Amino acid sequence: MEHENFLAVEGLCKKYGELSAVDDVSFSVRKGEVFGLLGPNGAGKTTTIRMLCGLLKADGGQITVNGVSISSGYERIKAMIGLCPQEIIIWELLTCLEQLKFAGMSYGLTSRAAGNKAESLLQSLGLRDKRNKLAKTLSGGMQRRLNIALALVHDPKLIILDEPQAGLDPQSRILVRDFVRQLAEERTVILTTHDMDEADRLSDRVAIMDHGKVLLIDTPEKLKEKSGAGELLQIRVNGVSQDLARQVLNSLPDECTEKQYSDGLFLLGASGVLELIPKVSQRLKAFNIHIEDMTLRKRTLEDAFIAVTGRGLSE
Ligand SMILES: Nc1ncnc2c1ncn2[C@@H]1O[C@H](COP(=O)(O)OP(=O)(O)OP(=O)(O)O)[C@@H](O)[C@H]1O
Repeated sequence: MEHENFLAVEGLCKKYGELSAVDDVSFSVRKGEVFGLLGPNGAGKTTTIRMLCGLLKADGGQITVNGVSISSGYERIKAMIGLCPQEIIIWELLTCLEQLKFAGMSYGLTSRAAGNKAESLLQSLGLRDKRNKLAKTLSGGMQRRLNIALALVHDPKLIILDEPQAGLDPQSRILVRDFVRQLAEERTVILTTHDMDEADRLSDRVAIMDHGKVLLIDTPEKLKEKSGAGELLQIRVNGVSQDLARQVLNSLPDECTEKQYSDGLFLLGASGVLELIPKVSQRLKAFNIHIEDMTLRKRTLEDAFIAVTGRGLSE
């Protein structure tokens, strides 16, 4: 029987010396869900998933997969988990087909079953033409796709992908995105990313992590709503010092409820943001500031991250 919450994490902790890499993290992932762990470098995403797959021992907390605790029943559940690590780990001197078949057989599949599974994964990941090529001859994006295939040869029910989109060319990105969505039709997927756009497109729900803690968990839509109401006015300017930016922000009309400046960008929010445009343009002109570009844009997960941490994902 499969539990509705295929994965449950409760109070997970991991320390490296004084550093709390993962600090009291709790979340659960429903069967058939794509769950994204989003956070900047060093947030604790990889450490979390290493503990989820049993690669790293937690200092505290509980992880259960399909109702079985990892600490006491790992042997029973390890075949249910497939991990695709951030690093590319492949056999360079085997062909794509050979290595997938070999990996399948090492999980106990018959030669025929492993061969069939390998062919089907190669097809799904756009590598069919490369089936008899040595892995070392593939492009970086193709090697990454082969890496993903290797995590899936044993048909795991829980698939954990660490930065699956890192280093992919745009074409591979779309292919992998579609593939991950297909996987979740029958399985449960957890992925880590620091790319908010990918987290938004791929995930049913997202946990925003920072400094080892989960700050928010919700659907991408709800998280974006939490950053504020309505669209944002984004104005690109040139040559504005921090002092001047501060003066401008202080002088903006009262109906402008959200005001930020960083890296040549003013970001403003208000309930009637369109009506702000003439007022803000006049104000910038009064400060002799030249507007390079003005755009009305939808809220992103980065806005949600900024709303809870006060800084951007890459800062
Ligand atoms: N083996 C280790 N020894 C000491 N510190 C570690 C170790 N592994 C990770 N850390 C530290 O723990 C923190 C969390 O790292 P982790 O790799 O989990 O972050 P992340 O969110 O996955 O970041 P990235 O996106 O860069 O992979 C970081 O400060 C990192 O330097």
